[in-house]
Order: sequence, then C-alpha cells, then structure tokens
Amino acid sequence: MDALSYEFTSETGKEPILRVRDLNTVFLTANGPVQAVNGLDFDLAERERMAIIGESGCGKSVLAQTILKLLPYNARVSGEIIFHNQDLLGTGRDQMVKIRGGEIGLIPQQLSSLDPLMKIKGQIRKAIQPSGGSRDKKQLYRKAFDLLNSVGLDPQVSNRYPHQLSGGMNRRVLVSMGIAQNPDLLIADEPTTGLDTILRNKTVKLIDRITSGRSLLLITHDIGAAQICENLAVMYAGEIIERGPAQDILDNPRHPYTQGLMSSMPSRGMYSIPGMSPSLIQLPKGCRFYPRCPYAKEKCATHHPDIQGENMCGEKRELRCHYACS
Ligand SMILES: Nc1ncnc2c1ncn2[C@@H]1O[C@H](COP(=O)(O)OP(=O)(O)OP(=O)(O)O)[C@@H](O)[C@H]1O
Ligand code: NI
Repeated sequence: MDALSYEFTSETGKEPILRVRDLNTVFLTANGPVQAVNGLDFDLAERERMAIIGESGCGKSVLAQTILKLLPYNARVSGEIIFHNQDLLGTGRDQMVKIRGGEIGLIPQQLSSLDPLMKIKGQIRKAIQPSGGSRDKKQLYRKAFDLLNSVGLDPQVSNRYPHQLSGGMNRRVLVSMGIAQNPDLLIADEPTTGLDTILRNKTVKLIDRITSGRSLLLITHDIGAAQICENLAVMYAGEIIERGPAQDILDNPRHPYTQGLMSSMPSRGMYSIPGMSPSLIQLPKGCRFYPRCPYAKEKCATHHPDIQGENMCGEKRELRCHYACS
C-alpha cells in the first residue's frame, strides 16, 4: 500500500468532530483535590488543527487522558465530551477500546510508552490491530512497513527493539502507531520533546504532513510547532485563558500570561515570567494569573474572570481576563 494512503480524506462536516463542555478533571489525593482541568469549553471542527500550549503542569496531558479515558482510579471527571456525536464520558470500556486508536489516535508524551521487550514490528502490529484478530500476518507486516515508510523510517527498523533506536527514531515509531488505524482525530502530546533542532524540525514537518486534512490536537511547549495549527488555545492552571487563530495570537497575544509566554521564546528575548504557577490544590480566589500579572488590579484579586468570546477586542478571540482589551 502506498504510504500516502494513510492521509485522511473525509468531507468537511458542519458538526464539530469534538465538542468539549464545562470539562473538569480532579484528582483525589492525600493532600486534597488537585484541580487539573477546570471548566474547559471548546469545539474542534473536522480537519481543524488546534495547538494547546502552556507551562508544565497546566493540565495539557490530563486533558488528552480525559478525552481518551486513560485516567487513573483517583480521577473524577464532570462535563461533556462529544466525539462524532458520541458521548465519550458515557461510553463503555469495550467501545472506548475501539475508539482509542481507531477513531482517535494518540501520540503519547512518554517514549516509555513503547514496550522495551517487544520488537517494533510487534508494537506496530498491535497498534494496527489491538484486539488480535485473524488478519493475514503478511498483510499486517506489509502495512507496518508502509507505516514506517510514511514516517521516514527504514522498514529494517521493524526488527529492532526500542533500546536499539535513537530517541528521534522512537518518536517516529510512536507517530506511526498514532496513525496506524487512520484515525479521524489525532492527539499528539509533546511530539517534539527531547529532540535536537534538526530532528525537531523534521518531526514538526512530519506531523504537519500526516495531519493535513485530519483533525489534530497538538499539545506542545514548542510555540514554533504550534504554528502548523490554524487555531491555538493557551492553558494556565487548568483553564483555557486565550483561544483564537494561532497566527493572530502569536502576532498579538492579548492575555498577559500569553504575552509572557511569547516573550520567553528564544527568538523574542527569553524573558521568563516571574513567579510560579499556583498550586492546583489551593487556587487563588480571583484570577489564577493575578499573583504574577504585571497589570493586575484590585478586581483581579477577588473576581475570577469568565472566559469571554468569541469576538473579544474586535477580533476572533476568546479571553479570560478582566482587562484584556484595555
Ligand atoms: N494521577 C494524578 N494524581 C494527582 N495529580 C495528578 C495526576 N496526574 C496529573 N496530576 C497533576 O495534574 C496537573 C496537570 O498535569 P499534566 O500532566 O496535564 O501537565 P502538562 O500540562 O501536561 O505538563 P507538561 O508540559 O509537563 O507535560 C499537574 O499538577 C499534575 O501534577
Ligand atoms: Ni504533559
């Protein structure tokens, strides 16, 4: 099969492929409830690519795990996740196994997601056909070779174990596994982490190529990588604080946190934001960014801002800030 046959070719639908409403994920811990994801609302259209950026610990991976129902036992979720008109939070385990990988592909954040004791070909085979099944073995391996080809890896790699490959090669293996069943939606969690500049650039191009015409949630610290997406959501302490067209936000960030994040890019001077993200166990009463915000006023300390949009400050933009347009 031609590698290009993995490109997705659905019709653009009017209904969003993914609808998230008032999504909350809390972890019950000995120190108290950790509010990892708070009141998230967004739609992802068919073929839309949206990047999610934000500092470490702001809830990006927990969002991905919540959508895919991969959370540990101490997690409690409320809200609504509608994917292709199916209510994922109400979906049973067996159906979720089919959706995971089949309709929603995941490129996980951790390289340790690869099984160190299994050759790459076995792992890709499992990604193509997770429940075993009777598919012809030769056909499965041919598909695995095609997948490796499509991510720029020599099919010889299939006979190796993960420890015999470089970090960049293992990342590509994970990318190939994420698209193994040609999912409608791909969730890529930090796919460029730990790569040198050359490999990072190659991986960004690869993700761009394999997701053109597909829906993508790209979780990343890499603001450059986020530019392959049309839209961008910025998360801070479990909440979306700014969302809109990626290029507009990169050119003209409105939320003081997004402005700080942009200034911390090497190309923009690497000015880090003073202070630290709040504890997700003891969140500030008012705006969560208030203790670090250079423009904070009295109201910010006492009133938690709602997210407002879609057209804030005369632009296609959602913002969670009392004074973002001033
Ligand atoms: N099982 C768990 N129990 C308790 N807290 C958890 C659990 N899993 C995640 N958390 C907390 O949830 C918060 C969000 O974590 P998450 O992994 O989503 O961050 P992230 O934005 O993906 O960060 P990074 O960029 O470092 O990957 C963190 O404070 C984390 O400690
Ligand atoms: Ni993460």
